[in-house]
Amino acid sequence: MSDRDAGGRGDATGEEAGEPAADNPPVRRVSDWDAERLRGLAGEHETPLYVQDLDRVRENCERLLAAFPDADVRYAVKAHTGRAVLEAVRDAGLDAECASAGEVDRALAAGFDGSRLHYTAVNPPARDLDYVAGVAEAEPELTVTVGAVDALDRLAERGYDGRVCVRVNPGVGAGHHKKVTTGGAAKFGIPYDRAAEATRDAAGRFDVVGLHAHAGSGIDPDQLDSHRELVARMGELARDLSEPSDRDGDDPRDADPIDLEYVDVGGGFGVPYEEDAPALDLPAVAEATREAVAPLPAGVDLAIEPGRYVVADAGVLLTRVNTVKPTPDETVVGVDAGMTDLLRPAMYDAYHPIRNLGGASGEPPVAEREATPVTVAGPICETGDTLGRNRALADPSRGDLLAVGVAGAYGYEMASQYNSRPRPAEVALDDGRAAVTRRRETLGDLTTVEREADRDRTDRPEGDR
Ligand SMILES: Cc1ncc(COP(=O)(O)O)c(C=O)c1O
Ligand SMILES: N[C@@H](CCCC[NH3+])C(=O)O
Repeated sequence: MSDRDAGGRGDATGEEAGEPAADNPPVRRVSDWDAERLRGLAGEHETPLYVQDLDRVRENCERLLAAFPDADVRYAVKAHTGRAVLEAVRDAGLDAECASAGEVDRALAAGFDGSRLHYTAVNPPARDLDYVAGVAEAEPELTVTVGAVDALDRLAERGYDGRVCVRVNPGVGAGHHKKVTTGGAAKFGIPYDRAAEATRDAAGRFDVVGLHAHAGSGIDPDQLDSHRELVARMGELARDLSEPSDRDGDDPRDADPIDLEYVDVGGGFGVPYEEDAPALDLPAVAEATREAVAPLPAGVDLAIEPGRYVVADAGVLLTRVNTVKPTPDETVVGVDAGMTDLLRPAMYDAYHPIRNLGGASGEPPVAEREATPVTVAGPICETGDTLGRNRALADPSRGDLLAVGVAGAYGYEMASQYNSRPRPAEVALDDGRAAVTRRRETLGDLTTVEREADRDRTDRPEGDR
């Protein structure tokens, strides 16, 4: 559905499909960031501080569009919902895939119109369905992706009879951790062997425009077989549905082929977190995807919905060393960012590269320091609150600035206020210029909703409290 030219992508990237320009490398490492610049930003805005480079976001969009020139590319908004990022992605010509009413709301505010909005409803709360059904009245081109018959019924109850995409559980999954492997997880999608029937049923009530499946998040090069298998299954299902059904029954609709617009094979394209890990060969993945899905019925497009790939290596988290504690087992480097700022290491044992940018007063430049194995730990009262273990960092000292790399996806998004810690600030770089895109939360922000509730409570007569 994207109108990429209208979206601002302009003419093509000037490259052959699948061949990134030399100045658009497939990965940006934490060592590639300008240390001086990052030290300056941390000095000005304090830490913890996320820095998100919009130019890099644009490059990642371009690389995806070049590798998949014939596909609809939808950005999975959940990876980074910041307004500036959404606007950059919109201008690059991608659609928006949204996981909640809140994400739809953000995408609308960032200028995505209904034709570029895809709401993926997973056990959707009533409030979300009410909201989206309301949006669809004004934006009938919006598509709702649904992975359960109950959700279809609940949409119909709200008078929704618009565009629907059926989410299928392909029975095959992939991802960097079992907690993010969605294909095969019963929670997601209609089981593959029931999907054709459910789709034909849905076509009697809605405008069924697509099929959808998503293997999981963080698919790395050695999981491509699972990706291929998922894609092949989806191609097969699309071919099946484009044929008239041979179901028994009197309902004449049974005989109709389903007029699909697209097969969405999800996102999940991994990025390398370790400094020396290879980047995904995106053109090769695109080629394998096209081959596995083929032949798609005439008029049916391929769609993908990457999140991490768009934003991950465009972001770093800056944090300041406040403690250096040698112990008999290890040296602990205490910093002011923790699992409330970047949850991934605590939640998935995820690896993020960490670089010492130096800056401690009276200490030599980091290039002159010896590498020391340390554990980097945050301020949260949880043993799991570490950003990295056994990391060889240029001998850290109190006052040094650390850059935690590849933090642009699922970083700020998963931040919390646990331990009553205000969420960090974020600065975006746009054509080299820096601007605050999320202000640092204050202690006052921590109690806003509580104070409002308190006012209500104390306004009530004593007997009602
Ligand atoms: C339905 C759906 N689409 C797209 C994505 C984006 O995944 P990723 O950020 O790994 O590309 C996700 C997250 O796993 C998802 O659940
Ligand atoms: N939050 C996960 C990705 C999950 C994507 C949503 N299905 C991560 O940080 O890796």
